[in-house]
Amino acid sequence: MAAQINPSILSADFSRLAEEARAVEGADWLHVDVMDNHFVPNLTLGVPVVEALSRATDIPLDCHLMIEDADRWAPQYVEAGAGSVTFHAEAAAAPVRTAREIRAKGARASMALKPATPIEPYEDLLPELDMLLIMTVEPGFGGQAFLDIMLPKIRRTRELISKHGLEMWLQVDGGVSASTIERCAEAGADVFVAGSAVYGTDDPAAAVRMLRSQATEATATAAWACNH
Ligand SMILES: O=C(CO)[C@@H](O)[C@H](O)COP(=O)(O)O
Ligand SMILES: [Fe+2]
Repeated sequence: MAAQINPSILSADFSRLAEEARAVEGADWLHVDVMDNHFVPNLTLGVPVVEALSRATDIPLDCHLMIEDADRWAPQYVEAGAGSVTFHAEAAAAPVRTAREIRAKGARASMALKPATPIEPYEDLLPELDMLLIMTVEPGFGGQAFLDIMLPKIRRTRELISKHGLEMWLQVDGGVSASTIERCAEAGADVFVAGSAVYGTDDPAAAVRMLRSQATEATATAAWACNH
């Protein structure tokens, strides 16, 4: 499968969200960063804006919840129209129940790990998830520098996915750009969130196509994909 590129609307112009969604026509998913000013020191948008965005675009919504009390809120984002809902492991008291609720309501269930959270304690939970998100910056803001030190965690996660024979996706988010995407793909990521590297250009749709071809090419020669 070709690498998937999910532009992050956080780097778009919030006064023109519908237009900004149309500017990335051809993207696999539209990444929507929900922040509550508690789990992260930033505040963005919530359920009503996700509902409005889902009416404004045919691109499926990939909601990344950076909010406390994720168990309570995650199912509401499925009802608001998200096709994939990611909650943070650090914010969920009952991640298995929450993942099952997301799936039962008809969306893909995904869990995110902050940079300092290891994957190993969650190995047995992987079959409950459709995607695992490894943060490659500290969550809270767009435009930060990619954390190279996350590459070993991406590799270890890909090994666990292969070991268990799972079909789940492995997403990276934070500082993904033309100069970092190949390293992520080689390490085992197959879904790439890009905010400033897409919306910070004159032609966001072209940036999506470029990133996708770079990542797809890097995946084709990656050891993890060859043995797949
Ligand atoms: O979740 C987050 C930040 O917390 C991300 O989705 C950023 O929005 C990505 O932006 P760039 O690092 O690609 O500019
Ligand atoms: Fe995000």
